[in-house]
Amino acid sequence: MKENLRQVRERGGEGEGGGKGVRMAGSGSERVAVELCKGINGLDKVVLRGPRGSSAEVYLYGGHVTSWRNDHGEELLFVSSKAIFKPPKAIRGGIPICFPQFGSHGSLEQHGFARNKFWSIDTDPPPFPTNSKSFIDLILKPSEEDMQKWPYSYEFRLRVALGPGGDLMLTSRVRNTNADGKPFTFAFAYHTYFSVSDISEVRVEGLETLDYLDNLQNKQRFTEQGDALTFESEWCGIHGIRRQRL
Ligand SMILES: O=P(O)(O)OC[C@H]1O[C@@H](O)[C@H](O)[C@@H](O)[C@@H]1O
Repeated sequence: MKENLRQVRERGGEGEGGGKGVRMAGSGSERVAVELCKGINGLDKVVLRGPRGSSAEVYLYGGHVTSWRNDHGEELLFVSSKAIFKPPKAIRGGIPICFPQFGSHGSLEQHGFARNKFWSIDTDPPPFPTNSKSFIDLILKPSEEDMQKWPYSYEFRLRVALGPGGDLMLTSRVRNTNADGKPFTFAFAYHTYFSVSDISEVRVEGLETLDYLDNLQNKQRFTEQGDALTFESEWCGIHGIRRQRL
């Protein structure tokens, strides 16, 4: 990727979206694997393209994935038609990154501040193997102003990768960079909005026995009993909250 990013900057190949890009090695189709271009309201976005037609879009604002299409070009994520791509408002839909707080469980703004920050492209990420040519490494570090609100120093690295089969992989690494090694706790979530054609067909499995907070019942705590969660009416809950100390 370091090589790819250097090429983006120095060679400046022109991609399908008119942005700076990197052509896939050995590909006759001239699809650009990683392209930095302008999105809605001129915000910087990175377009990832897989070898067989899949793609993903990541806005540097929020480190926010706003599109994931499979090899048939079908969109798998939902973004509201009312979404405002205008900082400091978070983008409504896609995959918001909630950090360092989830929801209103803390003193910060709803879902923390990471989704309201401009992330940078990480030009020198620590080694992290991948089998994909189509990926981008982003990084978020606190500004002095941020540290007034949340007094911890960290590096949040996010890799967004599109696998050869069109699978989307997000990997987050949070490093404590406090000079005195002072530990901190945080909450973190990918708050993914999936595009669903028929909600009555949806089942979420693997939650059995986990405790959850039911947001529509004053955040009361219940234990999931069934082997699958299905949706007959509005549902809003949080399963299996865990805390990590760094
Ligand atoms: O509206 P926001 O801040 O983007 O949050 C999205 C949703 O996040 C969920 O965690 C909340 O329970 C919902 O009430 C909320 O609508």
